Amino acid sequence: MKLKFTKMHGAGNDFVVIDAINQQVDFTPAQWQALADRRFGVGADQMLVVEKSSVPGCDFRYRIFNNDGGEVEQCGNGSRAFVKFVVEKGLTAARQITVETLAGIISPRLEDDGSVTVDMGAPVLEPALVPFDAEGLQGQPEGRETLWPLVLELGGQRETVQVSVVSMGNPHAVQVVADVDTAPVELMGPLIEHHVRFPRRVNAGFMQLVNRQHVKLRVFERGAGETLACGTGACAAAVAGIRRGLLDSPVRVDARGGQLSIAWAGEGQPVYLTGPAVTVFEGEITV
Ligand SMILES: N[C@H](CCC[C@H](N)C(=O)O)C(=O)O
Repeated sequence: MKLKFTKMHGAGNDFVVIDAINQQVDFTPAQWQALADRRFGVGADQMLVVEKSSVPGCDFRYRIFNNDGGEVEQCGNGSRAFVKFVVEKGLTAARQITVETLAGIISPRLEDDGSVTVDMGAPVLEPALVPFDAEGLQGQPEGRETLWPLVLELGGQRETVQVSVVSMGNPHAVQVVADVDTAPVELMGPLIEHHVRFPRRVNAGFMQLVNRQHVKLRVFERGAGETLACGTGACAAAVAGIRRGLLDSPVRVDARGGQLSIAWAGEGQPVYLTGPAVTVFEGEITV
């Protein structure tokens, strides 16, 4: 089967985007896995599949696959690429759309300057719903946040890191580090991703505070490894920092691949993610 795709990125987090409205995309699970194992043929962090939604009032549905083949609930950078894709492909005449995802409905808007703002919905902060197993753990309160101790086996040594746990529809564990450039992301990222206290694994964020409205962030993503940017990771990091009393909204988030902006008015309120969306090239893959 030949499939047309568009290669896109949001702040360096890169995607293969597939129009499954005008193309027949009915892979077997083995075919999906084979495609993901080849990093979708051209090298990408995730694959985004664009479909019609059956939810009343929803323009589209989009499915997100990490490059380990797993389908996940949400993708912040992907949602920005998504809206640019459907506008550029003439799949909609609107500039703001409602999109059904496994995590619920999101509403990205393509701005006149080409950036995209996405209402990512309200963060989920109850540990058990992230999901995070806090059973028997003594959390350390800080502001409105609780820091949870994670014991990691690093080269035969036991090291305990203090993380905030936040869901943006997908799970995140965020820690503050002194310097993102020297943080042990490659070593610690997989240990946190697969930590037993995260039953659905987790995206591991490493955040350096520059000032109360500016952070640097690296994310070792669940099912993808470290990416140049993680949109939901930027949302989770800003929410955790605001709840800890360390940050004030809006927060500038410098990822290795570009700059994102996060605005959040507090518990129960939606998180707004703003950032770039770039179309790189069109291609065709054979599955
Ligand atoms: N690896 C993430 C999915 C992609 C999220 C990231 N690319 C973003 O921009 O939010 C997860 O397994 O939850």
